[in-house]
Amino acid sequence: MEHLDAIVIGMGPGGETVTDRLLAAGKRVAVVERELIGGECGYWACIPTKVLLRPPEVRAEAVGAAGVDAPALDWPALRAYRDQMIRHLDDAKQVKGYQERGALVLRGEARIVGRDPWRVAVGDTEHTAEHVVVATGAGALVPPIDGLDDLGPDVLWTNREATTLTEIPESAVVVGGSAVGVELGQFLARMGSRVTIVQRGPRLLDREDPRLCELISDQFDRDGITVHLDSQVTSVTREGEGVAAILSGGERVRAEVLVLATGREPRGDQLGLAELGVELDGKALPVDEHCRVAPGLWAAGDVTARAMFTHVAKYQGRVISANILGNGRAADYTAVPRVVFAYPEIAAVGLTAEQARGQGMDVATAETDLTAALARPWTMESDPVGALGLVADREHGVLAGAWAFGPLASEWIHTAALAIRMGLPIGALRDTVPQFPTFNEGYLIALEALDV
Ligand SMILES: Cc1cc2nc3c(=O)[nH]c(=O)nc-3n(C[C@H](O)[C@H](O)[C@H](O)COP(=O)(O)OP(=O)(O)OC[C@H]3O[C@@H](n4cnc5c(N)ncnc54)[C@H](O)[C@@H]3O)c2cc1C
Ligand SMILES: NC(=O)c1ccc[n+]([C@@H]2O[C@H](COP(=O)([O-])OP(=O)(O)OC[C@H]3O[C@@H](n4cnc5c(N)ncnc54)[C@H](O)[C@@H]3O)[C@@H](O)[C@H]2O)c1
Repeated sequence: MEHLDAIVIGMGPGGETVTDRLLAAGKRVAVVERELIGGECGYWACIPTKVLLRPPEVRAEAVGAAGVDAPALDWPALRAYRDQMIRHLDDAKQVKGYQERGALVLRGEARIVGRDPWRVAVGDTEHTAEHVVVATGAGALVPPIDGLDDLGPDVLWTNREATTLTEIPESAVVVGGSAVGVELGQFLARMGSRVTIVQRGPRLLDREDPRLCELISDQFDRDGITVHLDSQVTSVTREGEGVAAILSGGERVRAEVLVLATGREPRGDQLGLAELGVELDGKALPVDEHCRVAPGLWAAGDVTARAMFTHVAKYQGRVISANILGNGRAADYTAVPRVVFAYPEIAAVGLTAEQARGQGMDVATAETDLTAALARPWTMESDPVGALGLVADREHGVLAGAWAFGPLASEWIHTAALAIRMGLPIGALRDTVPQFPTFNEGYLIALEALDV
């Protein structure tokens, strides 16, 4: 048994960020990982999905640009690059890297078995530490659907099977129509699958501004994707090489695979913390503004259920390491970007108009059709789409939220993120000079249209 400065449990983006910073500050750190260093993000989530979505995006851009023939999609080449980018599900290099930097790397499932000081068990070994950081992420949420347990992983996919797929299925039913469902559904459709999305709520991307849902729904019509709204899969049965799904409206859909994109379940309940008197929020670990769960116990990333994004996990990791190193820091989530890497990209930050009104804000909104207002969409494509929406706080004369739909929206949403985070006055924003011709020019038009 060793007494360490810190033990980090779970080595996805949250855990890696804390570890990197504590090691750089000369701390003695143990890391525990039960699967692969890099976490869900590196092997089965962000990285493979963005790699897989890129060739269909390039193809769509080429089809849209005048004077280019549509390039062919080469699935075996894409699959090989995906495998390279997910390190062939091998983290030997990462393990060696952490060991060389002085970390004690423990393989296996961690449990927290004591407090004062915090004690962590992995297999037969136990170590104590001043600080324990929980960054164990979240797993795919499996909804209660009759017959699901009888399907095997050949026809029942979560993000894991979907991101490591070896052949493009002829058809797919995607259950859930938020980020995972939209990204995977569009990828499969653009690679040639016949895709049906079944979404429980009345809209795709149901946490975002309703306009974004309309815009992506129009795009999905053009992509030939069938969307069932206000619908659920009630039962499934294996049928030949595929699966037959019965929907709540009575429809029957047959497909080669059923893809679950119904949300994520934090893994805060899997460590034994409740037995030590730590209060959980369902399966999530509730954290204060410093990302602290209890004295000497910290949590970062999906396990906290605070905006499940890699950039949030990394941010919380930066906040925790600063606090452990004595540089008190609080987290602020007001301007966290939310991007769905569909084609075109869908981005949002801050509050939706409905959320702002719900907070009692005196709200002004503006929407700009970027294809009517700007040159940039037309220099990129001959039949472009693009829109930008702003939500403003009239009383304080600042932006409270923004949404964007168009090529590279993941990049230009950061203009709004910065303005919201810093509370930049709308008057000052109207006096900025965006480069011509860019999507950023859209902000000037939308800002001028705001009744503020
Ligand atoms: C399909 C998909 C696409 C996504 N795309 C994006 C994207 O483009 N951008 C974005 O920002 N976010 C994206 N996300 C979300 C992103 O993957 C997560 O927010 C991110 O991985 C969270 O990081 P984390 O460090 O909290 O946990 P994880 O990445 O889940 O890592 C947690 C680690 O903890 C380990 N672990 C768990 N329990 C234990 C235990 N008891 N002992 C030891 N180790 C343990 C796990 O094995 C895992 O390696 C996507 C998610 C999905 C499902
Ligand atoms: N680009 C990105 O940053 C990115 C990409 C993918 C995922 N993520 C993150 O990963 C997390 C998980 O994403 P997600 O899309 O799986 O989950 P989610 O919780 O964001 O959305 C799940 C969707 O499925 C629907 N749903 C739930 N149960 C259903 C059922 N039984 N039948 C039909 N529909 C059902 C819900 O109405 C909801 O719209 C999110 O926090 C997301 O932000 C981020």
